[in-house]
Amino acid sequence: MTQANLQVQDVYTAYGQSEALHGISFDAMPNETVAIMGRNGMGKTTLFKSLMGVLPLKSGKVMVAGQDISKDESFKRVAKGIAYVPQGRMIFPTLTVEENIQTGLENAKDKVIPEEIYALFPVLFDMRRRKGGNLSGGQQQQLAIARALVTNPRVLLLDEPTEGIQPSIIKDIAKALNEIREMRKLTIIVSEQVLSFAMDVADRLFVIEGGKLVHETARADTDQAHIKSYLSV
Ligand SMILES: Nc1ncnc2c1ncn2[C@@H]1O[C@H](COP(=O)(O)OP(=O)(O)OP(=O)(O)O)[C@@H](O)[C@H]1O
Repeated sequence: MTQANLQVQDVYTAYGQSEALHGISFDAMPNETVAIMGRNGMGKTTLFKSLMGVLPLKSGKVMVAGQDISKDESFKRVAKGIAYVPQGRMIFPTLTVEENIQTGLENAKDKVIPEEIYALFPVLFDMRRRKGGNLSGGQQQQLAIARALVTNPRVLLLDEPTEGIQPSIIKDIAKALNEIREMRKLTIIVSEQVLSFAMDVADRLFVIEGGKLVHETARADTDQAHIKSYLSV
């Protein structure tokens, strides 16, 4: 049996006395995309920060390719194969596109950007000498994905990648994610509020509510109206 790329086991996370995640568990396989759907404040960002070590776990375990990373600092987790595209993209506005991507190559022997990255995102090649801050929202999202990908992750986390991005570009991002997953047999975990995007990329969809996973469905069996009922306020 193929080993899961990501195993999340009974994860609890708290902000001081206030517990935000109440026992999250799931596995994800190589070449699988999982979408975590949920309204604002339901715990998506907290979950990703917990997986990356930006927030400490109160209890539980996170494993990447069978290796426990729960106690590692963020940079060590990256070295062990997990990468993160944060909400709001967080690119460096005053660095060029090329320099932004190179920040993901910090630990690499040379700083040469693999051709594959520009093949996936041709617009980044055209814009490689421009400052990150001068790119559109969609281009910045592609840049943030490129920066994460050069660390050669097994598991790629994307926190609300469609936020503030126009529909035509959302389609491009979905296409790129599907290509990357297939090419590298990646595990992609994406948090989303846009159901059509999740249906374009995800093999399985989860719903998070109040810091717990409350629903799971395979794409083919998805009752879209049911998922939408969780997403509407
Ligand atoms: N720094 C913080 N201190 C205290 N509580 C926080 C902090 N950040 C988030 N929370 C709480 O944790 C819960 C989950 O928030 P989280 O940001 O993970 O939600 P989310 O689903 O990612 O929503 P959004 O899409 O708005 O980011 C919320 O109740 C929120 O108020």
